[in-house]
Amino acid sequence: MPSLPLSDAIFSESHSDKVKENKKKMKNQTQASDPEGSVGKKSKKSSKLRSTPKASDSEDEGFSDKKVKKKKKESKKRKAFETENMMDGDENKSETSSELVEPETSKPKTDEKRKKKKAKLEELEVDEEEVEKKDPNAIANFRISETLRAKLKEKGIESLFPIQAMTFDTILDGSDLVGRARTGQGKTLAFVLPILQSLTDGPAKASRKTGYGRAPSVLVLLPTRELANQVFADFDIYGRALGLSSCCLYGGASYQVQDIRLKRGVDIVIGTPGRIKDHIERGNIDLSQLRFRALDEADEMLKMGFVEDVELILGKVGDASKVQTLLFSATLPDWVKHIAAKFLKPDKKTADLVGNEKMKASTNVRHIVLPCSGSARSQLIPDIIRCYSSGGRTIIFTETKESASELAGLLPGARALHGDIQQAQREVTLSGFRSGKFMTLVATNVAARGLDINDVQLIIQCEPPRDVEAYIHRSGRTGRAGNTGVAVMLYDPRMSNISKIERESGVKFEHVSAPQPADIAKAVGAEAAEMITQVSDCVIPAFKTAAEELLNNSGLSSVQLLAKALAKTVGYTEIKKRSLLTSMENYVTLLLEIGRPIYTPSFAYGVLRRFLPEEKVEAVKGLTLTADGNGAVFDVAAEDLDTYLAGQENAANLSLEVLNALPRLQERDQSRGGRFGGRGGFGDRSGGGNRFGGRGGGRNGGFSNQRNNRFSNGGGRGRDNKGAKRW
Ligand SMILES: Nc1ncnc2c1ncn2[C@@H]1O[C@H](COP(=O)(O)OP(=O)(O)OP(=O)(O)O)[C@@H](O)[C@H]1O
Repeated sequence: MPSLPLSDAIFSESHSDKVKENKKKMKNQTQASDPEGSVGKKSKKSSKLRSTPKASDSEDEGFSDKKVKKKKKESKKRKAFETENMMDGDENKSETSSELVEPETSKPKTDEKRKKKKAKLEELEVDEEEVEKKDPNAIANFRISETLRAKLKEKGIESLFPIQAMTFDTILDGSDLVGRARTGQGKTLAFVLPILQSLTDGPAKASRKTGYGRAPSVLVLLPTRELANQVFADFDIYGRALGLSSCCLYGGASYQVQDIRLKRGVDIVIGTPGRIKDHIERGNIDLSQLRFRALDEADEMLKMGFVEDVELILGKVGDASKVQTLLFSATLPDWVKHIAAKFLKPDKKTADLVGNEKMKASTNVRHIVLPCSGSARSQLIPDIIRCYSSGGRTIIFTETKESASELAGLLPGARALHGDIQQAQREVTLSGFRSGKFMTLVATNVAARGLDINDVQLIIQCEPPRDVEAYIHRSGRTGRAGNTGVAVMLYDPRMSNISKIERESGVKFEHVSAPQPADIAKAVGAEAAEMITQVSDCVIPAFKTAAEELLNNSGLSSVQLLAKALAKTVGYTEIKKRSLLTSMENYVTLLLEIGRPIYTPSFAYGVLRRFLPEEKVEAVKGLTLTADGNGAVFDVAAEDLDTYLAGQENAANLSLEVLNALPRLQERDQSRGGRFGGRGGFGDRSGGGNRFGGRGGGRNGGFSNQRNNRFSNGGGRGRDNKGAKRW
């Protein structure tokens, strides 16, 4: 076993198990939905494939029930992955872009290629030929050496995912390539495999340098340290099998070890731009012999503030015409394609499995939005986890490092991951999360991109992110490689830009309210029942007498007693009601109507003042107008409800009603001067004359107050426009 750092060793193990599971799903899916192998054919053909119903379509009803079944059985076995999900779009088929020539498996072959392939196929076992016939994406159908094939098989990979199948031959045959596929669809191996094949048994073999002190043949740039480590693990596993060495260079780690590694010579260098640039400037890396350069999460790499580093690094290659450049991401805004044109050859190919199709985010994810004030978040999140995580891992995204740390401190068993945490600790945290030592990770955008962690069932975004790309990548940490998942985004109904994200990502959000006592009881009751049935029968004799005494003396039925025991088992001795609007505990949501339109919140406050004392008007939370303009909704403390309802009797022509479901609310345009144009925060705005979340930091000591130090410097690499590191 290679002497990997701890976290890498864990990557290798979990990777193997996970891939075995994924492989089965992909195989089913390929056979079920793509029997004729259209996946690998020209985009014209592939774009005909229609998007199938999303995970949410089949799980809308009784999600909590399903969750329980899932937990029992499905944690290891989820729905078959449907290829069409990746290439949906009858209506948009003409827009799905692919300049890419079809893969070798499906295009007419030249005689020479046929011969070559035949020779390779003869080496295969009979059953592999069978697989190959049935599955056009079977590894055996590609020019993958036996050693690499064996290693892939060992890791459970026998068939390529569509983006891999689509790009393999093109990369191996020497083209520059821009690749886009939705999150979790295997873009990493899409560049790892052809690069390794080319270096060891393909066109780049002849010019590859060998021996002590050799200059690298491959440079892979990634936006975060964690992601660099993850991609390094793939190169290390498969490259090592082929006799290629890789090293990973990122900030926060010792220069010394990296210097020695580079001095000895290495075939593949993977890293983050900052540290790679440092090594170049120190004269440690010679890029003159480079054959491949790959930019994973290309749009993030080319963001403001990074493009200079990337340009500097890429400019250090010897003869650019001899270097193949590959660029991958799930999101490739037009401006990236523009910049990318600088680095790629004019005859570059494009493999875009998203194209102009409406849905840009993962189709395997149930996308949910839930209204919640900043001050209610820390109370609400544990219940969201109970109701939606299916007992799997949860990643919670916050906008700032401070709020990540603070929230992690408030949630039992959660740990934080962000740029202010020392690199060594970041690695320990991530490996602990991967290995299941703890199940909830609270992270900034440092974990938004590329991270591939087994059994992440739930993503919670504490507030809508600044841009649609962040939404796509964050929600894409679940629902990977054919698995399903849930992404819940909390939002302040008054301040959110949900419509903007919905419009730009193509996601049709499912609107839900905070889990109510019945939902929670349903979710945790089954969990508790499961726990109780797992207790050994040997405890019965010891506790029997106490149980009988309880039954005889409590005045409760056995079912009532058992219900209490179940609640206690999972730590619920009291279930509080939550408001629909701000999700605050022990608050209720009211609708005010006056028989004519209410145009502004201040007008609504004026109406309230007509029949309520000032302190009751001031105590109203989150007042927001309804989308139809005919009402205003707001939260009041449950204990004061009677006062509010009684007050309306003093005023004519108005009604105040307790809501059971939230109507559509007006959204404030965020594009002008709001949070998305500047730095305003979400959460506690009480100081700014806004009543939403007016209780300040919430019951747990100010988690929602994020305005201070929002952009403090640290070890992360996210920057705002002024260059300060945000995450
Ligand atoms: N051919 C395959 N067969 C089975 N599993 C695979 C295959 N290719 C990739 N996987 C698995 O699929 C998962 C997702 O792959 P990967 O991380 O490369 O996705 P991605 O498209 O880069 O996602 P993101 O956009 O979020 O970075 C990984 O666990 C990987 O091991």
